[in-house]
Amino acid sequence: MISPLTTTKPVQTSLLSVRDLSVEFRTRTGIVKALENISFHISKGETLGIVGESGSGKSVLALAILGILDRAGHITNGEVLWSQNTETHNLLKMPEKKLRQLRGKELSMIFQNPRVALNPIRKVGKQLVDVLRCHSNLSRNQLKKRALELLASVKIPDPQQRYDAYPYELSGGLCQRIMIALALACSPKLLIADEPTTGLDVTTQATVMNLLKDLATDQQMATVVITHDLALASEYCDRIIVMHAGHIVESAPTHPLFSQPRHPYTAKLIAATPEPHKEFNDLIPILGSLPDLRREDLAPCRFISRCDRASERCQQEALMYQQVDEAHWVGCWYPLEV
Ligand SMILES: Nc1ncnc2c1ncn2[C@@H]1O[C@H](COP(=O)(O)OP(=O)(O)OP(=O)(O)O)[C@@H](O)[C@H]1O
Repeated sequence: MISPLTTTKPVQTSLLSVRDLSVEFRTRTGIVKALENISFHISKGETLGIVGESGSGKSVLALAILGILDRAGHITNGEVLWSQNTETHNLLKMPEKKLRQLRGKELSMIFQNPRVALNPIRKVGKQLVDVLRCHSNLSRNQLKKRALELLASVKIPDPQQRYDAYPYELSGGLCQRIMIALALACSPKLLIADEPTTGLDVTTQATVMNLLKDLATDQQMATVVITHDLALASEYCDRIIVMHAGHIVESAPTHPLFSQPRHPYTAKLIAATPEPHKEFNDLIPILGSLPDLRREDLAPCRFISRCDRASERCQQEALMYQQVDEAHWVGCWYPLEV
């Protein structure tokens, strides 16, 4: 795939630049080509949404960036450039020890399932103190004070009492907030939030997302929000990347992406998304399913079998990104007209 998204922004002005990243999983039933030539960047203070249906590669992308793919996963191509002050490092080439220091302090992640991500046999307050101790020189008293402040900052009621709770004693929503407090403990420069509000009620969802947005503004924290909730992405993100079957198919600032989607898949995703003014019958399901990523004969465009605009060219020629407007790119030979 030819991807000019790699050159949309100079590395120096981005905090993170992912370039032509490809990931495969070697499994007993074949090689899963989970990501192919993924390129994007994110700047300080920016909130970037990554959307796409289940299996499109959103979580694998986050794990690959942080260097925590599981053993079956292999990065077969690309670089992940991290720029701080005037220095740029490829995280994929960074020694594990240095990368571990960076994770948690500068780069942080909120995982999809907080109950799995938290240590079930350690009190949540202690888990916060552990993270703070790793990355700061605070005294014992200061560590506890900071942990309590963090619990309060994510709106945990009665932080003093919750400090001594084990994860199983807390609701899913509270565990999610503990995860967020852990991820934010060291004021990271980049937060990757994978489905940060899954399982939360609507009010708590808004609290969590507003909190993340405030931190992005106040501390210039860059945030990648991974979600299949388009409504949430449209409300909180500055820019959106749409993924389908391991490819980026469209990338644009939020407003143009939703008002003038140019990739047929983006348009279908939007048409399938519930909105307050839409009746249930107005929603149009996306027909077909993601292709089997183990197939050796995957077409250059992985949306081809679900697309009503596809032609021979989509089957034969390498997928080309087209710039359809400023900062608006689409990976399609036949983008939708405006
Ligand atoms: N450990 C693994 N072994 C084999 N294939 C894997 C592994 N992890 C992920 N994959 C494959 O990689 C592809 C992308 O998966 P990923 O979990 O990133 O999707 P996702 O968009 O995050 O989905 P969801 O929204 O459901 O979390 C899928 O085809 C998945 O089956």
